[in-house]
Amino acid sequence: MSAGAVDISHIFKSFRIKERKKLVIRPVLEDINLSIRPGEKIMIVGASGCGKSTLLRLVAGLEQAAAGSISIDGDVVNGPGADRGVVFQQSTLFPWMTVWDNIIFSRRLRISLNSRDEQVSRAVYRSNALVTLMGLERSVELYPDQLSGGMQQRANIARALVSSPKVLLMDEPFGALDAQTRETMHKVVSHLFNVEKTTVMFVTHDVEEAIVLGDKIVVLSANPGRVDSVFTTELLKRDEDGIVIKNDPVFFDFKEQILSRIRETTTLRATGDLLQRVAKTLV
Ligand SMILES: Nc1ncnc2c1ncn2[C@@H]1O[C@H](COP(=O)(O)OP(=O)(O)OP(=O)(O)O)[C@@H](O)[C@H]1O
Repeated sequence: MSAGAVDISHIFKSFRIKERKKLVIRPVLEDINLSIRPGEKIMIVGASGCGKSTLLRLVAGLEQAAAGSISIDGDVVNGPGADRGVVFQQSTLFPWMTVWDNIIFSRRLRISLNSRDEQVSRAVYRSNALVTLMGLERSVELYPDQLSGGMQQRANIARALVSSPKVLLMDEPFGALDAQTRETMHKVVSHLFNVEKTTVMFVTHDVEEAIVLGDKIVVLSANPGRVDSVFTTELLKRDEDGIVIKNDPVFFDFKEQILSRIRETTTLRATGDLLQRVAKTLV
């Protein structure tokens, strides 16, 4: 598969929840519009609870929108599909399978009904390439519980990419890792992104991570989530491997601009909530 243009058009999403014993509808996303070019790496940041994961789950086809549409290369998303690979914060590797079997599993599943030698050898070739890219050569015979958190996530990424999806969706994939492992993962994944031309949508709380890995950073405001602002990383200084140089005044300034948007959208929400509550107690 190639291409991977994602078109998110006028998406609204709400959840039905219980509040003071009554069912109420809580709007979570409101009129989200994003156009993502093939191969673009889009990072979604914003206050906790603003709807980042919900947006990703809508693109994954794991949630249904109340209104609006999402399409990949013109095909409307109606549910999960092989054109999208997903990596979550928690590993989803099968514990009873080795790293190798986990990686090749979904690809083998799709060719098992019609397994010509050529297809099998292509699947093995692709799996081997991803094992090398993710630095897992010495771990293929291990089981998930024998891996560190970072290795597990590398195996999850390899598994998500083995069928060459058009779009890779990543929801806080390094959120549970320590700072040092995260840093290593950023290098591994930057290299991967340079080699694989997959379109990426990546949710994170970590603004530095967003800047290092993304072409664009989308800040969602909260309550309900809307696109507040979009930043592009193209003018930042990079080293010879194309990795953003963090120790640079332009980087600090850029990071501060994004943080200030997040702070402002969070403060607006907190202030709005507080004023509403005060108003209610006064009447
Ligand atoms: N299945 C659900 N049922 C009811 N409410 C939900 C459901 N899933 C999410 N929500 C609510 O939708 C809002 C957005 O949740 P979501 O997980 O998308 O936010 P987020 O920005 O990813 O949060 P965080 O940064 O804390 O992970 C939250 O208020 C959450 O409680």
